[in-house]
Amino acid sequence: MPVKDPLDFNRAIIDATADLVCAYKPNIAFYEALGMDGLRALEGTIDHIRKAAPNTVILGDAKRGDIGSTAPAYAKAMFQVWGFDAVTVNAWGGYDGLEPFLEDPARGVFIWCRGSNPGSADLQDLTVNTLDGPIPLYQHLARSADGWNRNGNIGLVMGATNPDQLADVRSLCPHMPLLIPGVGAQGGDLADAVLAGMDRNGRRALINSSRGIIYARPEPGGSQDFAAAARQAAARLRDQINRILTDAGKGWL
Ligand SMILES: O=c1ccn([C@@H]2O[C@H](COP(=O)(O)O)[C@@H](O)[C@H]2O)c(=O)[nH]1
Repeated sequence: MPVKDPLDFNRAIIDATADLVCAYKPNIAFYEALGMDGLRALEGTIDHIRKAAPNTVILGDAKRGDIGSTAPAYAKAMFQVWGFDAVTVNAWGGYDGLEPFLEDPARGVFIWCRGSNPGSADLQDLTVNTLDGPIPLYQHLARSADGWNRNGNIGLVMGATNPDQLADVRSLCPHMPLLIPGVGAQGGDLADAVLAGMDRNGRRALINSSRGIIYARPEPGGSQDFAAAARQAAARLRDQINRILTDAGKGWL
């Protein structure tokens, strides 16, 4: 069924995928592209996810990061005002800027570690000298995150477009959840991402797909039901992930 109000479009996609996904990551750029006030749309989208899929995690991909005097206000905004269950943060400012986000063990904090975009290499791949010798900066960040993880609520954002680096970080942080964007529209290989990103039980890899689902197109000549197309794309991705896990002997019984 064609949808006129962009917020209805979001609601329809959420309704159509509620039983298929474990986390939603609302996308402000998407709302703005549809001509909406992004913040109002975000509010409406969060409200709707809470009603339609109360058990899913809502992830605020805002990549916040500031000095210790202002970071608490950002953490309060993300967790208490918006009510996100988990957020992404930027660790460029070091530990004191992250500390306020880490205080509540019930809220997840994904540190952007090695991006999926080409420009991530500009800084994140630089070699740094550590007590254990020279290593890439993203590996140093992964090790540091492991040390900061006193409340057990840290995860890492690792791009799917560089599976070797993803595998490096998985071996440095064997138990950490990894949020993995870059499959679908960005061209990362799904099987490589799942196999490199999963833990030894085949879990703790959150594969992200945004445009691959929200921009899914209905079959040409068929009904113009975008929500059904999004559902189909989400189900296909879920089934592909499960098949990869099963083939690796790590399926869900
Ligand atoms: O390294 C990164 C960090 C974050 N992202 C975010 O994930 C989504 C991916 O969207 P797709 O449409 O599935 O490509 C994007 O909105 C980024 O904000 C990332 O891609 N890479």
